[in-house]
Amino acid sequence: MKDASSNSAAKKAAGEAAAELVRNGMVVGLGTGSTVAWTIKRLGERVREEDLDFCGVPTSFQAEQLAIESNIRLTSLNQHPVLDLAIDGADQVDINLMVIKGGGAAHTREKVVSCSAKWFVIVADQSKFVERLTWPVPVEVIPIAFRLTGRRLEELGGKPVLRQGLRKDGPVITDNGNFVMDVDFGTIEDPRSLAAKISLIPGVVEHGIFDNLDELYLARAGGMERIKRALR
Ligand SMILES: O=C(CO)[C@H](O)[C@H](O)COP(=O)(O)O
Repeated sequence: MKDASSNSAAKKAAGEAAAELVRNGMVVGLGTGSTVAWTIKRLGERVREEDLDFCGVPTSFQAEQLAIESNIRLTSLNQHPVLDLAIDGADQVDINLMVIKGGGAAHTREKVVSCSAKWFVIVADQSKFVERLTWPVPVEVIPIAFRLTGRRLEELGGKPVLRQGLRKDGPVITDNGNFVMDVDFGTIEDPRSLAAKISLIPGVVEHGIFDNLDELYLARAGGMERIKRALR
């Protein structure tokens, strides 16, 4: 579920800009995907060049491996239940800063990590910023529930598709050992209400609608725009 048209220079610009938010002593959630990978690599450079001293909490196997390669010290939510900051990518962000994540099937951990942070930043290129959300909502489900969960998602007006592996027969298996359904709801008029309804379906582990974004680093053609949520 990746958007192949996304501009890679813009992803790099947004990802690297957000790396400047990290200060000595912070504990920082490290997101998953190709945009935030630039943040993690830039943080690795800052560790080498400036002796930046911080700890990361990875949101996936991918983020963990990249952080290890970048010589970033890692910790866990058990050791540090409250993070100073979390930085991640997104599949779509709307003008009210509602977000769809999970293109990399990591949204369950990404949600737990971002909700543990005092400040949650998303890095994205302009193609992700939309008036209203239309991206199919990734829903992680436990394997035995996928038929039931699929029916219930249809009752909510969605068209669920079980995400298939690449170079693997059968479904994608998440880092938590579950399946992911991508559910097309067309244009989502009320993301909060839809999120609440999906959460009630038996077998759903987590869905990819996020309402906890604090600040968007958006790489536009004219430069970086930082959009902050009004105080909650
Ligand atoms: O939610 C995610 C992974 O679950 C990613 O952050 C999202 O898919 C964006 O990825 P990319 O930066 O590669 O476009």
